[in-house]
Amino acid sequence: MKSAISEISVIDKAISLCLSRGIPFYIYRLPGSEVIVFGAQTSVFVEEMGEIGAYIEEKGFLFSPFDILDSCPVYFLKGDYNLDTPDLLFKLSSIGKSVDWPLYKGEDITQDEYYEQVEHWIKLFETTDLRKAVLSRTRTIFCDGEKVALKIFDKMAARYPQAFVYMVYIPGKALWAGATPETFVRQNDDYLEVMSLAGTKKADDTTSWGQKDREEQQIVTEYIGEKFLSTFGKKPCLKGPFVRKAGTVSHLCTILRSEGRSPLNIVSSLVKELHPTPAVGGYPLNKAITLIKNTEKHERRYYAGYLGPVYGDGTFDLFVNLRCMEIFGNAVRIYVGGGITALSQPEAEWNETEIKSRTLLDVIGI
Ligand SMILES: C=C(O[C@@H]1C=C(C(=O)O)C=C[C@H]1O)C(=O)O
Repeated sequence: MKSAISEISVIDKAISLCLSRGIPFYIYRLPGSEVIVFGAQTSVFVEEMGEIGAYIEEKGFLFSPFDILDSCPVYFLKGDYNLDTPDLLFKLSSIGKSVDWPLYKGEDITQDEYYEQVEHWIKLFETTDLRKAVLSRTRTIFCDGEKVALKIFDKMAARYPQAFVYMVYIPGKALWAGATPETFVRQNDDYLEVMSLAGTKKADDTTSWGQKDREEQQIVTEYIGEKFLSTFGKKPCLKGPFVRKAGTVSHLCTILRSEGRSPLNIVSSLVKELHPTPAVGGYPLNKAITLIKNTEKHERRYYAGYLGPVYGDGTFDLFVNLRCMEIFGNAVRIYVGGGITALSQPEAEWNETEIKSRTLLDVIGI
């Protein structure tokens, strides 16, 4: 199932076969690891599921949207074939059948429209109890999506060693790839961990962190801390805030931990309670989500949802789907956002989303 980077050509061939033969697959590399994990599902039918409780003791790859809709269900992929499967490439070439690549037709909002949205939000934050909401936009590049899909994983893996790098394919429904810096929830034998990641600067900006970024970070950390307290009945151990570099940008980051292995019912309710955190939603959460839905012209789909491997024994590594893109036959569509508060400036916010989108534009070669 696992492979060293040196086996990359087998992986490239496996990806190519899956894409051309409509075989569902996932491929990922955990932050700080050299190991690439690939799994392909022998059946073209990918399980659609509701709640984390249903799959936390299964083995596979979870792909969950920002908002569960008929067009965006929670998917759970099984790795029936993996890099330990004898004659993997031969086996992949004897299953599946070709599926048409969906084509993309929509358009992105303009810079002026984005400025109007931010200005409208700033006024609301000055006059209501809303403190923060995360505004996102899309950036579409019309190009040969298949070509990008065949190259992007290796490039992201090489360039972003500290990111969770992935690609996931549900034939005819979704082909996504990304390099996210943000852990959602991880559980191993020793601890359960959640990350608060908010506040952004250009990676080479050496000035000190401003009030807006420090406040945003504090809102997210406090919110996650409260969810820990209400779910576990105790406060988490905190590490941070410290600076976490993520390719073209740096973020403020705090790690919240509960030591020891947590019972699965508590873990599933924490996961359910925590999505979406104010890092991708806002605060107060429900009002922020309503504002986002009334403002953004695109569906977020799997952007700002969560994804990652679930190991079948109650341990898992889930990440927030950021610095990600959806790949179509004729285009790639990058999703980027940032937290807006009363202290925001439209131009600075626009620039932040531009720099974040460079994470993927740089590896696509644009
Ligand atoms: C929303 C995104 O990133 C989130 C927003 C951040 C911010 O506003 O400073 C920082 C990290 C992420 O939690 C994104 O990358 O699209």
